This record gives sequence, structure tokens and C-alpha cells, in this order.
Amino acid sequence: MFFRAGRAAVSSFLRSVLQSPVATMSTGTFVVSQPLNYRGGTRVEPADASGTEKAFEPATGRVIATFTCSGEKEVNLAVQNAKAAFKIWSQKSGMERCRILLEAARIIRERKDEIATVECINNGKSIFEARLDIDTSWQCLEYFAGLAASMAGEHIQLPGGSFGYTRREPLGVCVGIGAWNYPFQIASWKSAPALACGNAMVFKPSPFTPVSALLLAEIYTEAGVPPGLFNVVQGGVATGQFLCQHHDVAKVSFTGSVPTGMKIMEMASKGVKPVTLELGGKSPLIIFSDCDMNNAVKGALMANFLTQGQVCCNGTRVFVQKEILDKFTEEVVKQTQRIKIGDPLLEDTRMGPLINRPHLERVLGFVKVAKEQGAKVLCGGDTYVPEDPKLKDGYYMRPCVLTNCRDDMTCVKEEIFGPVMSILPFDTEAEVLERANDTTFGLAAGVFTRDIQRAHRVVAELQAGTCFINNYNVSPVELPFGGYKKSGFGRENGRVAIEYYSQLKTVCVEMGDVESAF
Ligand SMILES: NC(=O)c1ccc[n+]([C@@H]2O[C@H](COP(=O)([O-])OP(=O)(O)OC[C@H]3O[C@@H](n4cnc5c(N)ncnc54)[C@H](O)[C@@H]3O)[C@@H](O)[C@H]2O)c1
Repeated sequence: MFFRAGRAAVSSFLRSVLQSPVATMSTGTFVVSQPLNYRGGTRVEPADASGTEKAFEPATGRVIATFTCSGEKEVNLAVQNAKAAFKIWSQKSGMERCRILLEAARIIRERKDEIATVECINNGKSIFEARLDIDTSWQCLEYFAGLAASMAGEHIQLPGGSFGYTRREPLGVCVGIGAWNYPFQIASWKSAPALACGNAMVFKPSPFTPVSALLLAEIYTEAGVPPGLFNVVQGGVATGQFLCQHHDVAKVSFTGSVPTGMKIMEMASKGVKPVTLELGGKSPLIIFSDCDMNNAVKGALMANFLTQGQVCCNGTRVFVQKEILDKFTEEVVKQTQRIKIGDPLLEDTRMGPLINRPHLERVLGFVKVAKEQGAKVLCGGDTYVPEDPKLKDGYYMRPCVLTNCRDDMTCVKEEIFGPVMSILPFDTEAEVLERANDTTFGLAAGVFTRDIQRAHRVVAELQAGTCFINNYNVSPVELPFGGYKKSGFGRENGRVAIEYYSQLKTVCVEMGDVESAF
């Protein structure tokens, strides 16, 4: 969703994190000098280690932080802190929780520019987009703050004046494990419903983007949550495993790739812990010949090039009805070539660098294989070196449009997670539906048409958890988000998310005498 990016007053908030104030922050200057773990309401160095990691500034290739990955002991300390805070937090009324979450949302809104700056530096997405991510983060807190007070059970009348009722109760200590493409937003989308329901959380960001979750932790503390309610542990695979296997953890909410999601589910099954899995995708975007061409072209760019194409729900298989194939393709290429690539902190940049060198190589590798398999590169698909010398070691590539694609090509079947759009011609509605659904993923799908009956008929047939009609990649927090098939299960956002962070207790009340069978 596009929101106007407001100019928040720059406070001294981040001066504890950064060596220079955010107001003067420019690419190539950011360094993290403080601990990146958060436990018991404060930053801490981890109590033990399972290796170290480096975080980069993708725009320049510079290391911005070297940090210790949390070992089993630190993970346990974080979980124990969360457990203690849970006892206090879960006893509060929904209204009390609501007030604190609203205050946290207010602080995020006020400090949007600062948080967006950190996100932009550590992730590489443009500052324009980073601000939108922060908007969907505070909106998520506001939304679940509103629901906190209205969570309730049912009263059920039984024979003889007896009755039953249900209570919606929190689960306990929830674990959140995040991907690197939306670091602050993922931490917010997981913690907001978890905390609204009365849970505590231990969150592990991706080791590529460790910084911004700390800001969220500090904001929750400033807003008034009990110390230990929201903790951050840093690390990769080993730290994630300690979290998933911990016997005091009640639930794991994971955002990441399908292979990791399968491992998370396996670990959680050993403790019979519920999981929410937000996994990858290879989503179809169907453009019918009766569409509004202008909107369809804009939709295709939105579906492919936000955050350098590193978006789980991207509509990377763009099916175009043959009658408009040439015109649509020509316009898409024209607009893709106009995308301003460069320093993500500059206001007019719309595409920054990819997350790191290996990922850039991987995405370029997909383009190479696509060419070998017969696809034609209409634009981009190669590295880009910005003029500014400080950006020469950044991980930039030109957004790519591929044509001559077939359904059996690697670029059409696998999640590339980069700025690569594949255009696929089609003739009929029945044909395109069959081809669109011929995938093991099912995260999202989109359709552009002016025919309202067709739009609803088509989305009803699409095997995807989130469908867009005449738009793509908008994410209002009021709407549930999540996948079908191997793209995962459980939902984030929307009222239904409450069900994934709470459990139902049934209470049966006898008003007469016990009628015993014995
Ligand atoms: N559906 C969604 O909402 C959504 C959103 C964003 C990204 N994604 C998906 O995420 C993927 C990209 O993110 P990524 O590269 O960070 O994914 P990833 O699966 O490599 O890592 C995700 C997280 O899991 C941790 N992890 C890795 N192995 C683990 C293990 N064995 N046990 C516990 N934790 C482990 C990582 O450290 C990281 O924090 C893409 O497939 C993308 O589609 C999905």
C-alpha cells in the first residue's frame, strides 16, 4: 500500500545505536557499536556464543556490524525472561494491553524516518519503500491494539440451568524467526498479534539484517511493556534451532524459505508446538486483454520490482493474453528501464542493491540459465555499477524482463527472489488457470481484467492464499496474509491472526447435582 511518507521529527533516539545522528546519515557512514541482543528490557552481550556473523551495508559492501550469535545458554535466558514477563502481561486486561501497544505504534510513527533509515542501510531497499514498511508496522500494532480489548469467548446455555463458556487465552512464550527482506515489518507483524493476545516473544532476525528489531524492542520498552516481554536473540541456523527446540516455547512463527520451514515444522512437531509458516512463492499474475493497460503495467512492476524483487508474494510469472502481448511487453520494458537504481538513501531512488554478493550471483545465475534455456532478455539482468564511487562494491543489478518463456523453464518454476519478471503468453481463461495453478507454491496471485464476473471466477479458482484483483502487492493490515500449498499455513494480519496466537479453553459449569454412572 502506498502511504505518503511524512517527515517525522528526528530525535536522539538512534544515537545510542549509531555513531552519527540519523539527521546527517548518508550511505557509507553507519556503524553499529552497541550489543544487538535484547533481554529483560535492555541491550546485552549474549551469555554464550555459537559463532559470529557480519552484517553488511548492501549499498557499499561495507561491514556495519560484527556480532556474536546466541548459544543455548543465551537462548534459554531470553526464554526465561519472556516467561517471567508473560506472567505479568497475561494478567492484564485487553484494554491495558491495548493502551501500551497504541503507545508503541505512536512512537514508531513519530520515529518513522529514523527506523526507515536503518532499514534502508541494512537491507538496501530504497528509503521510499522503507518508509512504507514502517507504516505497515505501526498500523499493524494499532490494528491489534484495537482487537486486544475485544477478544472474548462464548457463553453456551446447557440443560437444567447449567452452562458452559469459552475463554480465549494466550499461548505463552512465542518464538518469531524472520527473513531479511522486511526485517522491521516482519518483527512487527509477528509481535503485534502475539502481544495483543497476552503472549511474550523471543524474536530472531535474519543474521543479514540484525539491526532494526532492536529498535522495536526499545520502543516496546519505552511504551511500557514489562521487561522481558519482547527479546531479541541474534544468530543463524544454530540459534534458530535452540529456539525451536526449547521446551518452554509454546509456538513458533516463521517467515523464510520452504526448506527451512520444513525443518522448523519438524522440530516443532517434537514438542507438539503449533507453527505459523510464511514461506516462499512463485506467484502468477494474469493480464487479460480487456484490462486497463496502464494499471496492468503498473501492477506488473509492483508485482516484480519492490525491494529489488526480493518479495515472497511477487507475481513473477506474468501471463499475458496474446492479443495484447506486444503492447503490454513494450510498455513494461519501457517503464522497467526507467526505474532509478542507486543509493537507496536518496529520495528519488526506486531500486537499491540486492541483499548480498552471493544472492546477487544467484539471481544473475538464474538469468544465465534462462538464456541457455531459450528465454530472451528484453532488458536488464546484468550487474549495475552506480557512478558514485562509494557505491562501486554494492550489489546492484538492472531489473530484468524475460520473454520467450515456457512453463518448464527454471526461471518460471523456481523462486528467484530478485528483480526478474518472466512474461508468458496465453490464449484462454481455462488454459491460463491450469498453468497458473501448476506449481507447488500458493502464496499469492493476481488478475487484471475489466470483466467483474471473470475477475471473481478466476480468483475463486486460483490456488493461492492471497489474491489481488486489478492491483498487486498492496498489504493492508486489516486483511489476512498467508499461503496455500508449500507456501505455508497460518495467517498474519486480519482478525483471524488472533486464532494463531491464542488457544480456546472450554469451561463446563454444573448447576445441579452430579448424575454419576457409578
Ligand atoms: N510468506 C511470507 O510472508 C514471506 C515473507 C518474507 C520472505 N519469505 C521467504 O523467505 C525466503 C527468503 O528469506 P531467507 O533467505 O531469510 O530464508 P531462510 O529460510 O534462509 O531463513 C529465514 C530465517 O530462518 C533462520 N533459519 C535458517 N535455518 C534455520 C533452522 N534450521 N532452524 C531455525 N531457523 C533457521 C534464518 O537464520 C533466518 O532468520 C524466501 O523464500 C521468501 O519467499 C516469505
